[in-house]
Amino acid sequence: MSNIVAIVGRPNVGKSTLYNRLTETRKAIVDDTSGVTRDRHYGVAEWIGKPFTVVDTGGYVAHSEDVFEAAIREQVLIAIEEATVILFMVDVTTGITDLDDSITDVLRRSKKPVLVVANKVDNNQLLNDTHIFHGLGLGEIFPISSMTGSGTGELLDEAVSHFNDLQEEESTLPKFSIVGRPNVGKSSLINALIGKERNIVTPIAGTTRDSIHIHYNQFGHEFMLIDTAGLRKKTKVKENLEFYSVMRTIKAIEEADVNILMIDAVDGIESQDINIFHLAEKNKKGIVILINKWDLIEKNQNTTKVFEETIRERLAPFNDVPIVFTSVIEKQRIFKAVEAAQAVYENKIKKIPTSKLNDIMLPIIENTPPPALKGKHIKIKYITQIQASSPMFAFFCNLPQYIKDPYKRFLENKLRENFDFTGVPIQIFFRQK
Ligand SMILES: Nc1nc2c(ncn2[C@@H]2O[C@H](COP(=O)(O)OP(=O)(O)OP(=O)(O)O)[C@@H](O)[C@H]2O)c(=O)[nH]1
Ligand SMILES: Nc1nc2c(ncn2[C@@H]2O[C@H](COP(=O)(O)OP(=O)(O)OP(=O)(O)O)[C@@H](O)[C@H]2O)c(=O)[nH]1
Repeated sequence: MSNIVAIVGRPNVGKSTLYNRLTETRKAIVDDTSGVTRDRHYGVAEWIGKPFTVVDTGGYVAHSEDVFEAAIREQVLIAIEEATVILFMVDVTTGITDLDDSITDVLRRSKKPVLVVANKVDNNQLLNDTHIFHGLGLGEIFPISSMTGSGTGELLDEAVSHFNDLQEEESTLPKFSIVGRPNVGKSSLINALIGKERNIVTPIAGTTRDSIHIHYNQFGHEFMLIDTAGLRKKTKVKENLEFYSVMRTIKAIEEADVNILMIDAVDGIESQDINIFHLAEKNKKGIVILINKWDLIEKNQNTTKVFEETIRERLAPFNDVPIVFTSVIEKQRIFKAVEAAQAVYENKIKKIPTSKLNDIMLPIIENTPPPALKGKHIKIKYITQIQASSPMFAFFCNLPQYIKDPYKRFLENKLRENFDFTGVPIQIFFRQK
């Protein structure tokens, strides 16, 4: 079940600062090559063991006067529709502005929980000034300082209390979603798969999510296809299209077991594609990559290979994923894509028997043990796969804290070489024994 926390508010109140704090991407943003930063509007966060997605609505709106207020109001509407909890951020150093009033106007009609966050309360003296925001008429005020982090604990306690904790209805069928930038061919692929059988579309009632689950059962394949394409609303302001598509993407990723990520062959892989990929990876979802519109590419004998290598380079370190070159329009390799998704799903739920795991991995470890640290030898004694919705392994050893990332990557590679986890993120833990 996806829980989305959307931060809304006028420019410069500190939305991105809070976003960075919650997702801890501050460092990543600084380190990243330019171009990635711009698209970083959503990320995964966690509070008291509850994962959620944070969406920062800032920066989507072109700072041109005429579209400005309308665009922000529309963003808030989208957030109300799509998010689980809305954080309405205001700035204690400026008090209530006209734009704050205008946003409040929209929020007042929301049935979703709205938490008023008074930001930039960097000291106790400013705390008194937050009372003014009661004038918005939206209820309790949460004073925070995004910069220092003070107050964020109380805010998050309240936010997670509104989450949907209900378990999904148990369907044993694999769930696939199709994600990608606008115009890559997502709707076309869904139509190609289900064709005129649109009447098999069965919206599942009783859940808060609003995507449609299509039961696909043809040609020996049976799965649920999660369709968010139908959710597309006409946005009046074109700057909001990207924001809307981001919200859709997050839902599609979180609700599925395997994400089919479509990339436009003509444009090649872009930073936004990579962001979607990493979001799926962080959510521990299976991933299949389709390079669509392959019909538009002029090919020589090396084209596929070069294309594939470029993509794997950009995705590294996690690039053990299937890549399928499709043309939805010419119905090329669509079923290969479905088969790839099915295979990734099998890998995701695969359980390696403990004896087999140890028979194969222990000799490898014996041959290449973790490097000794401070003269201490590290001994890995045995390995088990932990019961979880995606592959997770515990390596029991004498000094877990001494094992460094390069060795962890080495183990991950060996697991991948020996057991085939193509398309699925693997988690490795070291435990004391
Ligand atoms: N004093 C103080 N300044 C803050 C705090 N949080 C953010 N700021 C500053 O406020 C300014 C705006 O912060 P951003 O996070 O970029 O604001 P935003 O709402 O995302 O702005 P847009 O991207 O334009 O929508 C920056 O100069 C921040 O350093 C805070 O808690 N205290
Ligand atoms: N040449 C070519 N065109 C394609 C292919 N797949 C889709 N298209 C075209 O690309 C355009 C966009 O396709 P859609 O299926 O609407 O894309 P989408 O990803 O659902 O777009 P959004 O709903 O805006 O996110 C349409 O004009 C399709 O006909 C393909 O394999 N080859």
